[in-house]
Amino acid sequence: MVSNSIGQHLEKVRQINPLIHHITNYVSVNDCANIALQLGALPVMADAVEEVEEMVSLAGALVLNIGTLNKRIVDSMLKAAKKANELSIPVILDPVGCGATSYRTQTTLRLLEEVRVTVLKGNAGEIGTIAGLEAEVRGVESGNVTGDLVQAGQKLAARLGAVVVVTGATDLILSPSGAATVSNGHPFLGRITGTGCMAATAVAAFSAVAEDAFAASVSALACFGVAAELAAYSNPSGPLSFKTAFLDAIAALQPDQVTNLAKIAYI
Ligand SMILES: Nc1ncnc2c1ncn2[C@@H]1O[C@H](COP(=O)(O)OP(=O)(O)O)[C@@H](O)[C@H]1O
Ligand SMILES: Cc1ncsc1CCOP(=O)(O)O
Ligand SMILES: [Mg+2]
Repeated sequence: MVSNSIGQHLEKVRQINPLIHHITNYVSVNDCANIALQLGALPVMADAVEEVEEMVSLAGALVLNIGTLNKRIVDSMLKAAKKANELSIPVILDPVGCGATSYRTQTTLRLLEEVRVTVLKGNAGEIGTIAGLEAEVRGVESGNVTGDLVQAGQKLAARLGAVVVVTGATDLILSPSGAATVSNGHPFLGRITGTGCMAATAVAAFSAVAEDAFAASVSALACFGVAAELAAYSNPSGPLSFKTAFLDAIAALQPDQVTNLAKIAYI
């Protein structure tokens, strides 16, 4: 994939305006809706079991985010995702806090067992847990991970038939047939809540329009990281002003900026 296609993916999101159905947590829900809109996608948050099948049928991608889990939401996730699978609509799973409690770990494993996930995106602790490494997760925060995350993540990707994304200062995008890193971004992203969730929304928006989920994930994370760098140039006074500048930078992001500033390596 050439970095040129990142700009093309961004343009496609803005032309097509894909609807992104979210079943997500109540912490970052508004930020996810806003990043979808600033990218050019249309967000909808809908978790009632009575309507998820109908809603997902209208969508370009489905985000499942387990950040504030309960039984009712798990039932809705399973129903929505099975419908998405039937209709070949990409499913993006963000296993927030997986590894912190057994309920989160078991629910993640159940979703991965019963549903075909297109992209599994989490931080190092969450993905390390799923991949069977010794991994620390405190609440929703990643801690130490022992072992080779690239190798374990790629094995996991092969087993699931999915793209596995591990976020951090350098993002890893792993698939059975290839792997890439994206090293754009800014440390402020690690200091505000919800940026991982927003990254999942971005991956979903790009997955709805791109030819394959690997390319979509690389493009989404490059746009995300480049926008963060542009936001930081405006010299925000702290992490929360940065968040506003970041969402503005996403809205103003030009395809050629991403093409020129993306730091992608194929490994
Ligand atoms: N120190 C950092 N430098 C640059 N980008 C970062 C840094 N920390 C996190 N990010 C970016 O912030 C987003 C969220 O990643 P992360 O903090 O790992 O997720 P989570 O919030 O789920 O723990 C990703 O796009 C990632 O690239
Ligand atoms: C703090 C918190 N608690 C439950 S969900 C959530 C937000 C997590 O967001 P992110 O994974 O993007 O940091
Ligand atoms: Mg997260």
